[in-house]
Amino acid sequence: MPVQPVYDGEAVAERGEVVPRVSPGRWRSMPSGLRSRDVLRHAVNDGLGWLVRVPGRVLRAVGRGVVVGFRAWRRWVRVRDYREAAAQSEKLADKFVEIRALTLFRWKVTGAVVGVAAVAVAVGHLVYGSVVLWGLAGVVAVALAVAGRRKDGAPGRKAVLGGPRTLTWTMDAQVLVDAFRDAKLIGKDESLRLVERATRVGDGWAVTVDLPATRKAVDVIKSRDALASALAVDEVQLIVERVRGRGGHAGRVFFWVADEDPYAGPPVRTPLVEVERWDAWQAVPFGRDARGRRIDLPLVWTSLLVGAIPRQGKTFAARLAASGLVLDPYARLYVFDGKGGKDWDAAEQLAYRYVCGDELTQAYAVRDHLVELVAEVQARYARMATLDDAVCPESKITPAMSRDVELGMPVTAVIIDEVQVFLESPIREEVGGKKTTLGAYIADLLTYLVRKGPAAGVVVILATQRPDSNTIPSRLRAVLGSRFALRVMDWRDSNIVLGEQMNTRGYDASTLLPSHKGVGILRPDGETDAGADLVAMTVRTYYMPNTDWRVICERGRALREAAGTLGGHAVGDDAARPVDSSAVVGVLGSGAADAWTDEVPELLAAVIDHLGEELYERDFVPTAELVEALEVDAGTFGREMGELGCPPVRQYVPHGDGVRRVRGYLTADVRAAAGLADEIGSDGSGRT
Ligand SMILES: Nc1ncnc2c1ncn2[C@@H]1O[C@H](COP(=O)(O)OP(=O)(O)OP(=O)(O)O)[C@@H](O)[C@H]1O
Repeated sequence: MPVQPVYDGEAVAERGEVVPRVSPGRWRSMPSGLRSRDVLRHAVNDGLGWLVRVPGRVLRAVGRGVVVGFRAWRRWVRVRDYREAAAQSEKLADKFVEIRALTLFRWKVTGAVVGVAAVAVAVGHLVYGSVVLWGLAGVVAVALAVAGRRKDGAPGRKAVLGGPRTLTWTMDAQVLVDAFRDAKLIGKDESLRLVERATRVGDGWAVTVDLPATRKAVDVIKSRDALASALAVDEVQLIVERVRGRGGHAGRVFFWVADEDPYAGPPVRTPLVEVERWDAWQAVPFGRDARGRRIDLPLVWTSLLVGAIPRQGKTFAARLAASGLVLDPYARLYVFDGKGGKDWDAAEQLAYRYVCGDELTQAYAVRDHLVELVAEVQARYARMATLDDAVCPESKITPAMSRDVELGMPVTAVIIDEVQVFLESPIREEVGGKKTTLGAYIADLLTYLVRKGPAAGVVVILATQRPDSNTIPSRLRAVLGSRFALRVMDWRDSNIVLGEQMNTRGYDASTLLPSHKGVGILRPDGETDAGADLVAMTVRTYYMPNTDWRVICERGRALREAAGTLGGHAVGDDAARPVDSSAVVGVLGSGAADAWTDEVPELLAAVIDHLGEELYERDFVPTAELVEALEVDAGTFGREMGELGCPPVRQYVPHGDGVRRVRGYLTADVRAAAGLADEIGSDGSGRT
């Protein structure tokens, strides 16, 4: 049989020379992993995308050229420059005849040029045929396209950004550069350097860029809104992060653009429902970020403040944090619910201390339990000092110590929902011979627990629907480690929850959407892994409705029963432990001395007594009302109030069908004069 010649050889995978669209310098600086097929594929995609877009671009440029040309001709023929110069020197009337003559002349020139051109074209057409027409059309089109081309820095949005921009920028890096310029994040003559080309990550596109020298990644994060606008996506779709650590630097930004609203989908159920037990020392699964990454929240060693306007998922978030502790049989829970609903009643079966309601008796109960716990923290420190180094290497609780029932130092969580109910209580209280209010006393006890408690195994979780500066005193806020702000009313409230000036760093919880229940900005404690890399992040909490919460609490009780750790309220033992209250007052006094009220002047005390709860609810109280209620002389009252630091102000109050302007006092001034207010406005928050 005839056979084909047989060749001897070796297969060699030969790579064609890839000519990248990126410049050689940029190409060399790319990580080697990127100089791969992916890059070639992107380059081909880019090339094809560019080719497809060329005809449209040219047509648009010609269109713009026609407009530009027409406007230039109209300006010329109407002698606009001469006319404007004359108008400016107020000689328009004098020059009127001259301008008219010039206008007429230019019209004539236009007519002559058009006439000559038409004749020339007609003759050319007669002599050489239609090739002249085509040639001329080509030349004119090129001239118009050049005149109408997009120039850098031209005002208005780039036409190329119209339509589905999320995809456009992934194919054409120039669009990205334009977006950065539009958002004023880079200058007109500056450009970006792509560290990694746009790649598909989750349900969106991710890209890492290097900013020009001297431009900072933090500024991009700050101006996330402007960038989102330039890319025509909603802010919630755009995640901007600084690339830190290895491979990162102050000018390297990673950003990710979701295809659609990442929080629009159905909420994800908490994984803790499926878990038999949990270790309180492990971070609790808290939620997911926009990219769907799981965000865990460490609780031991830190504390948590959750703030939001009503119905945004505050209780849900606090319960999520609590559920990790519920499922650890060695953790002890103090649950105080200022709302008094059924949100927390499932926790009653396992709580060591449980208070539910907003009455005065409940506020006293909370106070007493906190005093007991402060004393316990002191006792724990004293005991730790006597322990062997092998058991307690530092003056800090360890996981083994917290699980040693004999030692009696379990991880203890104080969870207070609607904490403002207790913190705002204006009831007068005398502590260690000093006059204060019940609310201020509770704030001091909490401040001590948040500051000194973590090392002794105490975790404080506070939730409030009134995150204003009066509710959570700044001395307490300052020591709360982790913060979670769901939607709030304005940037001031957001800063109160998240920390000073967080809005200027690009984190403002008032911009979250009302429909995004359970979505908030989490600022984890600086000591956590997440905190080291990120200042804050937007998180959607896991969904844990009441039914799941009940299941978790029942499991928590069963675990405690099995471990023999059930105690306190859960077994019907609410008896207060004997406490050395003078020792408690001693430690509080040293920690928050500045917050204590000294003798409140009698006149102010009378005003405060008259106002009661309204001292915090009302902004303004008319002088007439106070004079009548306190039965004092108006003149003397006004003078004394002024001396006490309460100047009278005039405000409009409802009167009959309309309003009337009357003299009176701001309750904020009264509170400040009585030493009841904390440092109002310390974070830029305005007062009434
Ligand atoms: N992660 C979530 N995903 C989806 N929906 C949620 C999520 N968290 C909370 N919600 C919804 O938000 C509603 C309000 O939640 P929650 O009761 O926690 O609000 P709240 O801020 O505590 O309100 P209030 O101030 O009235 O107590 C819940 O009924 C729930 O349906």
